[in-house]
Amino acid sequence: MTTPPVALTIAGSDSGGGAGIQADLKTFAAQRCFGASVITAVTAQNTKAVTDVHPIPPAAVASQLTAVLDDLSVAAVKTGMLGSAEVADEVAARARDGVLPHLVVDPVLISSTGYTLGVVAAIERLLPYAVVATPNVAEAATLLDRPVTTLAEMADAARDLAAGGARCVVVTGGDLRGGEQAVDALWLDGEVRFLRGPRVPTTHNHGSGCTFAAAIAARLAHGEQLVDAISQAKSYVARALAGATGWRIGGGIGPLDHFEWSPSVDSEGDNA
Ligand SMILES: Nc1ncnc2c1ncn2[C@@H]1O[C@H](COP(=O)(O)OP(=O)(O)O)[C@@H](O)[C@H]1O
Ligand SMILES: Cc1ncc(COP(=O)(O)O)c(N)n1
Repeated sequence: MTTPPVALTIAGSDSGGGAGIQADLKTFAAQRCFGASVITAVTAQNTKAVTDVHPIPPAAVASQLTAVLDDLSVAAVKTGMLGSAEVADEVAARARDGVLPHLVVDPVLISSTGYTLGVVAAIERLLPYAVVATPNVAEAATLLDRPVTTLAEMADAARDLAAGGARCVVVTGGDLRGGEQAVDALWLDGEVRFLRGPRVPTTHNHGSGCTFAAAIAARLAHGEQLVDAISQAKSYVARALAGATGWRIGGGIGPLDHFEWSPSVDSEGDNA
């Protein structure tokens, strides 16, 4: 077998296994990448709540980065929860040195269970180096300090966030409930396009944003073109959401079926 490409995630640990580092490594494996990880924070978390957050000291993030980058040939990188501006500075320094190829920045600010996990100042340090940034509507609204609730506002937000330096910005609309479709606004090369897919009827979306960004990075690691990588990542998330609709993992917002173990879903939303 040929050697798989290496994808690196720089993110927080989710003890519940649904989001963060755990979602990223599962996604990388599902997309046939070898996953490496630099941990920025340890969260005590499950499907219902985040009960504790322990940031990793910036020097320890730096030494993890050095260990990975000195040895492994990293083809793409995804960042998630960064924890602090100081940690973001460590990551931005490597990006400035040109050793973080195909950098996908998921601007994690608030968990799906409603807890603050990140700060705007950290994300602003990384956006200039991102090939693509993937804020959800709430994150886009916080970054721009204005409401983002309609497709037109998502398109404007993607454009304005791209002015912060990312080559491409995808504002994801998974949290805009209602409607038959899940719609994302993608800004690239001076124009916006909307990515549309059938909305999976589920409330179990813990880790969908992490999974989306990690899947984009994995596909870029394989050499896929940017818009194809984003579209394919969106389809993958929809399948992973659909696969887990009948799962009962935890009593809160459940995780995704990263390995597509549940191949078909009947009209009731339960796995066949
Ligand atoms: N119910 C759903 N059905 C289909 N796709 C979805 C659904 N929810 C989210 N997505 C897609 O998953 C990706 C991640 O988006 P989102 O859930 O908005 O991220 P986050 O977890 O950061 O809030 C986007 O491509 C979005 O369109
Ligand atoms: C460590 C960590 N990183 C990211 C998220 C965001 O994921 P979600 O928005 O699906 O809760 C999370 N809950 N925990």
